[in-house]
Amino acid sequence: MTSQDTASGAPEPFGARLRRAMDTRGPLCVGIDPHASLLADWGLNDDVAGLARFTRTVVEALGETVAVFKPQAAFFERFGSRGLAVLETAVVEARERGALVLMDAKRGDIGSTMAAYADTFLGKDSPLFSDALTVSPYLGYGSLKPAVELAKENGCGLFVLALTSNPEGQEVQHAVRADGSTVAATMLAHLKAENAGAEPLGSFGAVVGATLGDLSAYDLAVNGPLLAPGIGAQGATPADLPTVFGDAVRNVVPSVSRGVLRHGPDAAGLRDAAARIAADVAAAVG
Ligand SMILES: O=C(O)c1cc(=O)[nH]c(=O)n1[C@@H]1O[C@H](COP(=O)(O)O)[C@@H](O)[C@H]1O
Repeated sequence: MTSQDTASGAPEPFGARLRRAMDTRGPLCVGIDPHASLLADWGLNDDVAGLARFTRTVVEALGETVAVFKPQAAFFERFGSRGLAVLETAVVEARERGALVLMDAKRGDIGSTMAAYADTFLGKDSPLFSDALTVSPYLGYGSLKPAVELAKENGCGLFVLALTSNPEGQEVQHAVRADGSTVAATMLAHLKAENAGAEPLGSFGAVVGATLGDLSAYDLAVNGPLLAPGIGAQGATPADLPTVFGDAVRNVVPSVSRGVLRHGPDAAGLRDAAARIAADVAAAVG
């Protein structure tokens, strides 16, 4: 029996594992985004060795304290198969340190292809097996079904793009459907249905940018986690969270990448930055 299995043999759902991690470690998610410019700032080459050094430093510095790591797959994929090997190692080592791994790969495709993406990131025997995956529902929420099913089977979660932190997202997400609801509200409604009855927290989360201001027009009570990127480099602060999320703030997983990573390569610098942001989140969220 692995630490992820319940007494019945069924894997413990991601939502329950995430809630526990948030309660014990605090809700902060640190993104692992090895931008070329960050590698240069850290005195590393923009090559596979630099990527590996950067990633290992972050995982070793924060793996015992943050609830969630969110490696951004793009920064590993740009180095091809050797970059993916670095990502595979990072996933295993982060999980060994007790952090949950949310793979930020933003996959989305027709259902039959989505099944292969799900196998890649949520398949028990995959070298990239992660606790959760970001997915795009813009081929229709139903196209995500294979990923939803595999996530349930393996105790994993999904984070569905609903209201993204970038201003360009509005032309799609704020579009009004024939029934009068916005596209984003429709995605949130799907998630609410998916998580109905789950305790203490559903496994199917929404991505909702911390940059977006008052979102009281949206029903964010989806009984699932709300990943909130945009803090730090994109201008949002922890103090914005109550305004953006209202009563749903308890389920928010604030996510910061460059705002922490720019304090490396010194491990103490990374730890201090993450601790400062975590304290600001705790003060804001209460
Ligand atoms: O899914 C995401 O994580 C995501 C969604 C979104 O709406 N906005 C957004 O910035 N992200 C990701 O969050 C990270 C933000 O990085 P920083 O701006 O450096 O904190 C990047 O990896 C983005 O790809």
